Amino acid sequence: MHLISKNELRRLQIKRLTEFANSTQKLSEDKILKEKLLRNSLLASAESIGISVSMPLEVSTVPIIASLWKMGKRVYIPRCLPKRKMEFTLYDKNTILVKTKFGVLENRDSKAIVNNNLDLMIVPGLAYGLDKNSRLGFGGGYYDRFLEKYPTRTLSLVNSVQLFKRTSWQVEEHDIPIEKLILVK
Ligand SMILES: Nc1nc2c(c(=O)[nH]1)N(C=O)[C@@H](CNc1ccc(C(=O)N[C@@H](CCC(=O)O)C(=O)O)cc1)CN2
Ligand SMILES: Nc1ncnc2c1ncn2[C@@H]1O[C@H](COP(=O)(O)OP(=O)(O)OP(=O)(O)O)[C@@H](O)[C@H]1O
Repeated sequence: MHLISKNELRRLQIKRLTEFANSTQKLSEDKILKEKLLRNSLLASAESIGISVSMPLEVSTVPIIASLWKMGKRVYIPRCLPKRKMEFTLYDKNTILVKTKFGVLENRDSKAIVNNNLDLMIVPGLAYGLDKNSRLGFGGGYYDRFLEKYPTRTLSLVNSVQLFKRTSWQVEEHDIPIEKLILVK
């Protein structure tokens, strides 16, 4: 089977997802994915949850975070550290977010509460393969490095543009499969 390079697929997916970002279909899929997540048993049993603050081309997590707060969950968001490391900081109603040059919102406060031992991690990505629960990210390797050090339950929200029946890219040794993919279906 012909495998596409990760970088080639990243470029393609960023283009497809950027176009999809301006569609009403995305709004409807974001809503379905949120509702399915909120009914998921992995979420029900988690008190502390790691989740990224979405960029426009990603599944929208802003309304999800608002729901998690209402459910009384503790929400932690990633921030990038040197050497492609990342850590998770408490995100509550008083947290001030700052946009990084990569374009994501982070809590840069040195007094932020850090917790890397989370009950559940909701992992962002550009593409997911249903055959292996594989994931292609933006290419920083942040999540694979993090999850190697702090293994936990993992879940990803997968819209119709991110979904691949077969993993048509080269999976590497360090790529960690996602435990549960939530699909629009
Ligand atoms: N919403 C969201 N937040 C997230 C992620 C994500 O996928 N989505 N991440 C998932 O991993 C982490 C950030 N991922 C990154 C992935 C790549 C590069 C990167 O390529 N940086 C370039 C410079 C970019 C620039 O200057 O514009 C570099 O370091 O060379 C940066 C961050 C943490 N936060
Ligand atoms: N656990 C790890 N230890 C050391 N290097 C790693 C690890 N995971 C990934 N890398 C390196 O990081 C780079 C990017 O990895 P990869 O292409 O898997 O990123 P990604 O999963 O798409 O991105 P992200 O996890 O940030 O969303 C590669 O050079 C890879 O070798």
